[in-house]
Amino acid sequence: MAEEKKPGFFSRLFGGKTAPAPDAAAEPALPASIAPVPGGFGIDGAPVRPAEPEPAEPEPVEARTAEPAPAAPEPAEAAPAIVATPREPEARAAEPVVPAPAPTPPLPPAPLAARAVEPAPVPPPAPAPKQSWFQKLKAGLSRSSGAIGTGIVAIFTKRKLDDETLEELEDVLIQADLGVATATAITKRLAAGRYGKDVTDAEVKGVLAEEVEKVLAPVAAPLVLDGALKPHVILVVGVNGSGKTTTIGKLAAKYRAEGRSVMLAAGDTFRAAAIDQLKVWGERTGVPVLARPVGSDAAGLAFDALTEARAEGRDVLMIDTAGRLQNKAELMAELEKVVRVIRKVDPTAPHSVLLVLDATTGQNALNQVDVFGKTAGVTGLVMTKLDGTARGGILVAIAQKFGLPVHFVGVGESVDDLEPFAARDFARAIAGLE
Ligand SMILES: Nc1nc2c(ncn2[C@@H]2O[C@H](COP(=O)(O)OP(=O)(O)OP(=O)(O)O)[C@@H](O)[C@H]2O)c(=O)[nH]1
Repeated sequence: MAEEKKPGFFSRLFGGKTAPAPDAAAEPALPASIAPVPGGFGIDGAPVRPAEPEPAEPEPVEARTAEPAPAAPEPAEAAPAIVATPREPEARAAEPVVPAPAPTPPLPPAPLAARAVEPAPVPPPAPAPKQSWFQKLKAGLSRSSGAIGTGIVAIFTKRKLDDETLEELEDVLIQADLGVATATAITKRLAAGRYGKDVTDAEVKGVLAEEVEKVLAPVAAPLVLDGALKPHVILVVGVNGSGKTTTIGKLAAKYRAEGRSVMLAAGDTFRAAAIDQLKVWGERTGVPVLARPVGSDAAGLAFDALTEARAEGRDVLMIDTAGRLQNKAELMAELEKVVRVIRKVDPTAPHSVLLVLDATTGQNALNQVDVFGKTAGVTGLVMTKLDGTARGGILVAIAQKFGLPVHFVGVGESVDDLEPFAARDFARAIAGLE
C-alpha cells in the first residue's frame, strides 16, 4: 500500500498547488467484496459452490470438551491476607546473668520531638479501588498520550502559534500514527482561531480530543448479535499473535455473563498451543470448545461446529482461525474456504467477521485492514494491545481511511480488559484529558 504523503504545510493551510490531504469523505469506497451482501458477507464475489466436497462426510470430532456447568460466579475479591505480626520475644528465662553495670547518671529528658513515641498501629492496606473502564483505557493509552503530550508541551512552552510550531505539532501527531488527514485537521483548526497568539498545551489537547472524536464517532459501533440466529456465527481473523484467541475468550466470558449460550471452534489447527489456549478459555468461561488435532482441516471443523451449534440451538458460535500473513495467498485462500464451507450449513454465515488488529504494529495495521477486508469480508474491527504501544493513534488513521465499525478495544490480557469501543473515551484518553 502506498505510503501516505505529507503535503507541504503552507499548501495545506492556505491552499496551493499541492494536493490537499486526503479527505475521509473522498476516500475510495470499500471494495464491493467487503460490503456485506444481502444474506451474507462478500468474500470474493464468487457464487457459492453447491457441491463442495470438503465437508460431505464430517470428520468425527476428536476432542470436544464436555459442556461444563454454567459459568460459576466470579470468585469474590480475595480478602486481604491477615499477616500475623511476630510478637516480641518474651523475656528469656535462662539468659546468662550479666553483672549489672555501674549506675550512670540519669540523662536529661529528651526534647519532646525526639522522644520515642509509641508507633500508631498501621492500618492494613485498603484494597485497591476497582478502576473504571475509562481509567483503565487512559492508563493503557498512557504511552500514546504521553508521547503526544510531551511533544505538545515541548512545542508550546513559551511559544506562539505560528507556522513553525504548527508544523512541529503536525509532525508529532503524524509520528503518533494519527494519520496526515487528522493531523492536518487539528493544526488547521488551531490556526483558524489562534494564529499568532499564545496557546496553552491544554487548549491544543482539547482541540486534539475534539477532532479525534469527530473521526471516531461514526465508526464506534457495538457488535450487535442477532438473537433470531441460532447461532450468530462470528469468524475471527487476523495475523499471527494479534490477539484473536484471547479476544474470543474475553467475548465468550461477556456473552456467558449476559446469559447467552456460546460455542467455540478451535479453527487455528496450525498450532497446538492455540488449540490448548482456546480450551483453557472454554474451561474458564464454561463454554464448550470443538477442537481437533493439529493439522486437521479447519474448514471441516468449522462445518461440524456450526452443524452442532445449530442442532443445540446455541446463540453464538465463535470460530478461531489460524494467524496468517496477509501476503500469503494460499493462507488467505484457506480462509475463503472456511467461509464457503460454513455457508453450506447456513448460507448467511458468517454473520460477523471480526478482524483483530494489534495496535503495536502501527502503520502495518492499515495494510492488514486492506487485505483482510478484501479477502475475508471483514465486518468490524477489534484493536488489542493498546496498552503496549505509543502507536494507539493508528486506530484514528484506520477509522479515517476505511470507516469500518470498531467494536472493541483491548488494553490488557485479562478477561475484563476488553470493552466496547467508545469514541469520546478514546479521544480524551489519547489526548491525555480527564
Ligand atoms: N498487553 C496485551 N496483551 C494482549 C492483549 N490481547 C492479547 N494479548 C496477548 O497477546 C498474545 C497473543 O494473543 P493470542 O490471542 O494468542 O493471539 P492470536 O492472534 O490468537 O495468535 P496466533 O494463535 O499466533 O494466531 C497473548 O500473549 C495475549 O495474552 C491486549 O489487549 N493487551
